[in-house]
Amino acid sequence: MSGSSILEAIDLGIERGGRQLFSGFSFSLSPGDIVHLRGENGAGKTTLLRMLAGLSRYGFDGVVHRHSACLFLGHQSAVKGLLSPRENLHWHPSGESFSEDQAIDEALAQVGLYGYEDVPAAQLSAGQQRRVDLARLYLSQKPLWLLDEPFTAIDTKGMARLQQRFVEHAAAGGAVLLSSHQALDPSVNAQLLDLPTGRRS
Ligand SMILES: Nc1ncnc2c1ncn2[C@@H]1O[C@H](COP(=O)(O)OP(=O)(O)OP(=O)(O)O)[C@@H](O)[C@H]1O
Repeated sequence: MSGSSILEAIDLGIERGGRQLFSGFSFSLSPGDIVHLRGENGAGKTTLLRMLAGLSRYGFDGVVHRHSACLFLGHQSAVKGLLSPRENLHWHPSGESFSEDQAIDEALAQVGLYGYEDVPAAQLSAGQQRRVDLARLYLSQKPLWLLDEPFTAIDTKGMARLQQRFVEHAAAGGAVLLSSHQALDPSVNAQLLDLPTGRRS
Protein backbone atom coordinates (compact mmCIF):
# COMPACT_ATOMS: atom_id res chain seq x y z
CA MET A 1 0.00 0.00 0.00
CA SER A 2 1.41 3.38 -0.95
CA GLY A 3 1.64 5.90 1.87
CA SER A 4 0.90 8.87 -0.35
CA SER A 5 -1.89 7.52 -2.51
CA ILE A 6 -5.36 9.05 -2.40
CA LEU A 7 -7.06 5.96 -3.75
CA GLU A 8 -6.03 2.38 -4.42
CA ALA A 9 -8.09 -0.07 -6.42
CA ILE A 10 -6.84 -3.64 -6.19
CA ASP A 11 -7.82 -6.50 -8.44
CA LEU A 12 -11.24 -5.11 -9.27
CA GLY A 13 -13.75 -7.14 -11.19
CA ILE A 14 -17.29 -6.19 -12.07
CA GLU A 15 -20.14 -8.32 -13.32
CA ARG A 16 -23.34 -6.66 -14.53
CA GLY A 17 -26.35 -8.29 -16.10
CA GLY A 18 -24.58 -11.67 -16.20
CA ARG A 19 -21.56 -10.21 -18.07
CA GLN A 20 -18.07 -9.81 -16.67
CA LEU A 21 -17.18 -6.24 -17.64
CA PHE A 22 -13.57 -6.52 -16.50
CA SER A 23 -11.41 -8.31 -13.97
CA GLY A 24 -7.97 -7.99 -12.40
CA PHE A 25 -8.16 -4.21 -12.74
CA SER A 26 -5.75 -2.36 -10.42
CA PHE A 27 -4.62 1.22 -10.27
CA SER A 28 -3.93 4.00 -7.79
CA LEU A 29 -4.33 7.75 -7.67
CA SER A 30 -1.81 10.04 -6.02
CA PRO A 31 -1.94 13.75 -5.23
CA GLY A 32 -1.53 15.70 -8.46
CA ASP A 33 -2.97 12.99 -10.71
CA ILE A 34 -5.50 13.78 -13.43
CA VAL A 35 -6.62 10.49 -14.95
CA HIS A 36 -8.92 10.17 -17.93
CA LEU A 37 -10.93 6.93 -17.76
CA ARG A 38 -11.78 5.74 -21.27
CA GLY A 39 -13.83 2.91 -22.67
CA GLU A 40 -16.54 2.12 -25.16
CA ASN A 41 -20.24 2.54 -24.35
CA GLY A 42 -21.09 -0.15 -21.81
CA ALA A 43 -17.44 -0.80 -20.85
CA GLY A 44 -18.28 -0.07 -17.20
CA LYS A 45 -16.98 3.46 -16.55
CA THR A 46 -20.05 4.61 -14.63
CA THR A 47 -20.22 1.34 -12.73
CA LEU A 48 -16.56 1.59 -11.78
CA LEU A 49 -16.79 5.23 -10.67
CA ARG A 50 -19.85 4.50 -8.52
CA MET A 51 -18.04 1.60 -6.92
CA LEU A 52 -14.93 3.67 -6.26
CA ALA A 53 -17.19 6.27 -4.61
CA GLY A 54 -18.72 3.57 -2.41
CA LEU A 55 -22.19 4.01 -3.91
CA SER A 56 -22.63 0.44 -5.09
CA ARG A 57 -21.13 -2.97 -4.47
CA TYR A 58 -23.43 -5.06 -6.62
CA GLY A 59 -21.45 -7.56 -8.71
CA PHE A 60 -18.22 -6.13 -7.43
CA ASP A 61 -15.01 -7.98 -6.63
CA GLY A 62 -11.75 -6.61 -5.24
CA VAL A 63 -10.69 -3.98 -2.76
CA VAL A 64 -10.89 -0.17 -2.82
CA HIS A 65 -8.94 1.92 -0.33
CA ARG A 66 -10.01 5.56 -0.25
CA HIS A 67 -7.48 7.49 1.77
CA SER A 68 -9.28 10.81 1.29
CA ALA A 69 -12.82 12.09 1.22
CA CYS A 70 -14.30 12.00 -2.26
CA LEU A 71 -16.64 14.14 -4.32
CA PHE A 72 -18.63 12.12 -6.85
CA LEU A 73 -20.51 13.85 -9.66
CA GLY A 74 -22.66 11.46 -11.66
CA HIS A 75 -23.36 11.86 -15.37
CA GLN A 76 -27.02 12.60 -14.67
CA SER A 77 -27.72 15.99 -13.20
CA ALA A 78 -28.44 16.02 -9.46
CA VAL A 79 -30.03 19.46 -9.77
CA LYS A 80 -33.57 19.88 -8.42
CA GLY A 81 -35.66 21.89 -10.86
CA LEU A 82 -37.86 23.58 -8.28
CA LEU A 83 -34.85 24.96 -6.42
CA SER A 84 -32.62 27.80 -7.53
CA PRO A 85 -28.93 27.18 -8.24
CA ARG A 86 -28.09 28.79 -4.91
CA GLU A 87 -30.54 26.54 -3.06
CA ASN A 88 -29.30 23.46 -4.92
CA LEU A 89 -25.75 24.14 -3.81
CA HIS A 90 -26.59 24.46 -0.13
CA TRP A 91 -26.61 20.70 0.23
CA HIS A 92 -25.21 17.57 -1.39
CA PRO A 93 -26.25 13.91 -1.04
CA SER A 94 -22.75 13.22 0.34
CA GLY A 95 -23.62 15.39 3.34
CA GLU A 96 -21.14 18.11 2.42
CA SER A 97 -23.08 21.36 2.78
CA PHE A 98 -22.18 24.92 1.89
CA SER A 99 -23.91 27.57 3.93
CA GLU A 100 -22.31 30.78 2.73
CA ASP A 101 -24.30 32.46 -0.02
CA GLN A 102 -21.25 34.48 -0.98
CA ALA A 103 -19.10 31.39 -1.58
CA ILE A 104 -21.93 29.78 -3.54
CA ASP A 105 -22.43 32.90 -5.66
CA GLU A 106 -18.69 33.05 -6.39
CA ALA A 107 -18.76 29.40 -7.48
CA LEU A 108 -21.77 30.08 -9.70
CA ALA A 109 -19.91 33.02 -11.25
CA GLN A 110 -16.93 30.73 -11.94
CA VAL A 111 -19.16 28.43 -13.99
CA GLY A 112 -20.76 31.33 -15.87
CA LEU A 113 -24.02 31.51 -13.92
CA TYR A 114 -23.69 35.03 -12.57
CA GLY A 115 -27.19 36.53 -12.57
CA TYR A 116 -28.90 33.09 -12.46
CA GLU A 117 -28.47 32.48 -8.72
CA ASP A 118 -32.19 32.71 -7.89
CA VAL A 119 -33.82 31.38 -11.06
CA PRO A 120 -35.64 28.03 -10.66
CA ALA A 121 -33.19 25.50 -12.07
CA ALA A 122 -35.94 24.01 -14.26
CA GLN A 123 -35.80 27.24 -16.29
CA LEU A 124 -32.09 26.77 -17.07
CA SER A 125 -30.75 25.09 -20.20
CA ALA A 126 -29.28 21.58 -20.00
CA GLY A 127 -25.75 22.98 -20.05
CA GLN A 128 -26.58 25.58 -17.40
CA GLN A 129 -28.07 22.88 -15.16
CA ARG A 130 -24.91 20.84 -15.60
CA ARG A 131 -22.92 23.92 -14.62
CA VAL A 132 -24.84 24.07 -11.32
CA ASP A 133 -23.52 20.57 -10.55
CA LEU A 134 -20.04 21.58 -11.64
CA ALA A 135 -20.05 24.63 -9.35
CA ARG A 136 -19.38 22.11 -6.56
CA LEU A 137 -15.84 21.85 -7.94
CA TYR A 138 -15.32 25.41 -6.65
CA LEU A 139 -16.85 24.71 -3.24
CA SER A 140 -15.84 21.22 -2.19
CA GLN A 141 -12.85 20.67 0.08
CA LYS A 142 -12.64 16.99 -0.85
CA PRO A 143 -9.29 15.92 -2.31
CA LEU A 144 -10.56 13.09 -4.50
CA TRP A 145 -12.85 13.95 -7.41
CA LEU A 146 -14.65 11.13 -9.24
CA LEU A 147 -16.43 12.71 -12.20
CA ASP A 148 -18.63 10.81 -14.62
CA GLU A 149 -18.85 12.57 -18.00
CA PRO A 150 -18.38 16.08 -16.58
CA PHE A 151 -18.35 17.65 -20.07
CA THR A 152 -21.87 16.48 -20.98
CA ALA A 153 -23.83 19.46 -22.39
CA ILE A 154 -20.90 21.80 -21.72
CA ASP A 155 -19.73 24.13 -24.51
CA THR A 156 -16.14 24.46 -25.73
CA LYS A 157 -15.29 27.44 -23.56
CA GLY A 158 -16.81 25.75 -20.51
CA MET A 159 -14.80 22.61 -21.23
CA ALA A 160 -11.59 24.61 -21.30
CA ARG A 161 -12.43 26.31 -18.00
CA LEU A 162 -13.30 22.97 -16.42
CA GLN A 163 -10.01 21.44 -17.48
CA GLN A 164 -8.23 24.44 -16.00
CA ARG A 165 -10.06 23.71 -12.74
CA PHE A 166 -8.78 20.12 -12.80
CA VAL A 167 -5.22 21.43 -13.15
CA GLU A 168 -5.73 23.83 -10.23
CA HIS A 169 -7.09 21.02 -8.06
CA ALA A 170 -4.22 18.69 -8.93
CA ALA A 171 -1.68 21.45 -8.27
CA ALA A 172 -3.23 21.90 -4.81
CA GLY A 173 -2.61 18.21 -4.04
CA GLY A 174 -5.94 16.76 -5.15
CA ALA A 175 -6.61 13.98 -7.64
CA VAL A 176 -9.15 13.74 -10.43
CA LEU A 177 -10.50 10.62 -12.11
CA LEU A 178 -12.95 11.47 -14.87
CA SER A 179 -14.69 9.54 -17.58
CA SER A 180 -15.23 11.16 -20.95
CA HIS A 181 -15.64 10.24 -24.59
CA GLN A 182 -13.95 13.52 -25.47
CA ALA A 183 -10.20 14.05 -25.58
CA LEU A 184 -8.73 16.38 -22.99
CA ASP A 185 -6.49 19.26 -23.95
CA PRO A 186 -2.82 18.13 -24.04
CA SER A 187 -1.93 20.97 -21.66
CA VAL A 188 -3.84 19.14 -18.90
CA ASN A 189 -1.27 16.37 -19.11
CA ALA A 190 -3.87 13.78 -18.15
CA GLN A 191 -2.93 10.13 -17.86
CA LEU A 192 -5.12 7.68 -19.74
CA LEU A 193 -6.72 4.65 -18.09
CA ASP A 194 -8.48 2.27 -20.43
CA LEU A 195 -11.31 -0.17 -19.76
CA PRO A 196 -11.41 -3.12 -19.90
CA THR A 197 -7.65 -3.62 -20.31
CA GLY A 198 -6.53 -1.47 -17.36
CA ARG A 199 -3.75 -0.08 -19.55
CA ARG A 200 -2.44 3.21 -18.18
CA SER A 201 -0.44 5.62 -20.32
N1 LIG B 1 -28.65 -1.88 -13.05
C1 LIG B 1 -28.08 -2.63 -13.99
N2 LIG B 1 -28.46 -3.90 -14.19
C2 LIG B 1 -27.87 -4.67 -15.13
N3 LIG B 1 -26.88 -4.24 -15.93
C3 LIG B 1 -26.48 -2.99 -15.77
C4 LIG B 1 -27.04 -2.11 -14.80
N4 LIG B 1 -26.41 -0.92 -14.87
C5 LIG B 1 -25.50 -1.04 -15.86
N5 LIG B 1 -25.55 -2.27 -16.40
C6 LIG B 1 -24.72 -2.77 -17.48
O1 LIG B 1 -23.37 -2.60 -17.15
C7 LIG B 1 -22.63 -2.27 -18.31
C8 LIG B 1 -21.78 -1.08 -18.02
O2 LIG B 1 -22.61 0.07 -17.87
P1 LIG B 1 -21.95 1.47 -17.55
O3 LIG B 1 -23.06 2.46 -17.47
O4 LIG B 1 -21.05 1.35 -16.39
O5 LIG B 1 -21.06 1.73 -18.87
P2 LIG B 1 -20.28 3.02 -19.35
O6 LIG B 1 -18.89 2.60 -19.70
O7 LIG B 1 -20.40 4.10 -18.34
O8 LIG B 1 -21.07 3.38 -20.67
P3 LIG B 1 -21.36 4.77 -21.44
O9 LIG B 1 -20.08 5.17 -22.12
O10 LIG B 1 -22.41 4.38 -22.43
O11 LIG B 1 -21.85 5.76 -20.42
C9 LIG B 1 -23.64 -2.10 -19.45
O12 LIG B 1 -23.60 -3.23 -20.27
C10 LIG B 1 -24.95 -1.99 -18.74
O13 LIG B 1 -25.99 -2.56 -19.51
